[in-house]
Amino acid sequence: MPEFITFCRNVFIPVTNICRNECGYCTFRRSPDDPAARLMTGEEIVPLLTEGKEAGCTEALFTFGEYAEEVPGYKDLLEGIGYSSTVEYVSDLCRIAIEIGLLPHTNAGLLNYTELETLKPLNASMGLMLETTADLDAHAGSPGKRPSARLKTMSYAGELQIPFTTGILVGIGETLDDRINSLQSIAELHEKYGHIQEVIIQNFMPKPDTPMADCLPPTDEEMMQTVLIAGEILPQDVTIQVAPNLIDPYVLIQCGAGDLGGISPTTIDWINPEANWPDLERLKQMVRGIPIRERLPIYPEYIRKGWYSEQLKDLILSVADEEGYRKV
Ligand SMILES: O=c1nc2n(C[C@H](O)[C@H](O)[C@H](O)CO)c3cc(O)ccc3cc-2c(=O)[nH]1
Ligand SMILES: C[C@H]1O[C@@H](n2cnc3c(N)ncnc32)[C@H](O)[C@@H]1O
Ligand code: MET
Ligand code: SF4
Repeated sequence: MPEFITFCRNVFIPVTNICRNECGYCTFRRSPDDPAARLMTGEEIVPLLTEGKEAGCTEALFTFGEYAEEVPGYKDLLEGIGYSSTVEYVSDLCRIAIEIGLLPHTNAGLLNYTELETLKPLNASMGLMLETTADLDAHAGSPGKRPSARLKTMSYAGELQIPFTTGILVGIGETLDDRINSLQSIAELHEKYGHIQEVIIQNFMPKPDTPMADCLPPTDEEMMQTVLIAGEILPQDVTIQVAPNLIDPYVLIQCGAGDLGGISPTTIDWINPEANWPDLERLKQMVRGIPIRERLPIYPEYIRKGWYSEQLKDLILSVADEEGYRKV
């Protein structure tokens, strides 16, 4: 059993659900002709950030469909709010979040070296799920889920020394060997660059009205096995994260998971909107007495290594305690 388990209090901002990919499991994405397709404006986002700050959050999680610029109609939406590129817009959102007192974590799908370089000084950490190194039907409509492309973005992030979150999605048609191979690829990247702070072992949740609606989610046994294998393959300094709104975390903690991810007191999980976050009381019950510690979106080790910019320094040092966790 770990000495304690961590989580990060966050505000989830689904900046745009317009996406060039069509993953078979996803309900976050909306097609451009769907009335629910949207790009959030600054006027909508600022009150959410402020409310989250007041509720004690430390992280602003900005999530996007991938390369929405390739989708007809998106550029007009962007120009309508005064921007010519998504990265330029996210940069401004990050600046606003920092001003309000939240540390940005951007997960925008694939990004190239220059885009990551632009976002690095404005983000405490960034993220991209590898999902899997297998070539699967679930990703047949998603050029952005080519494993080589995902690994490339992750290695650029390594070159740039960006504290990074990645992970695998379990149960989307991959085999046990594929899971092992995916975890080995992540381990290799970390051995080369030292930038992977955490790896999410995310269980696929079937969603109605998606091509994979009738596919079975992974069993608890498969999830336990995957977490155990992750613990063997990943270097010791990489934390394993599981999502307590998607699966009972207790047995997975016994198998080596050490983090419960972002949990929001004020916003829903826009990727799994049917799955409510447990509040702190419920979380305590779920982990049956294991002490819970709040972390920032940048892990203590990366604060110690100084992997943050001048823009983020004061904020990080004001919310972190001497050990690098959330000051209580
Ligand atoms: O609420 C969620 N947060 C998700 N997060 C956020 C995450 O829980 C925290 O923001 C990180 O642990 C950083 O503190 C992700 C972050 C990534 O970089 C990549 C994938 C995810 C996936 C989810 C998710 O499905 N739901
Ligand atoms: C942000 C991350 O959310 C995950 N994601 C997307 N759709 C689902 C789903 N149905 N179930 C579980 N996780 C999902 C993917 O791994 C993506 O990269
Ligand atoms: N669209 C991005 C990806 O799949 C971000 C998370 S999913 C909403 O990588
Ligand atoms: S999971 Fe991400 S990349 Fe795939 S369709 Fe959904 S929003 Fe797009």
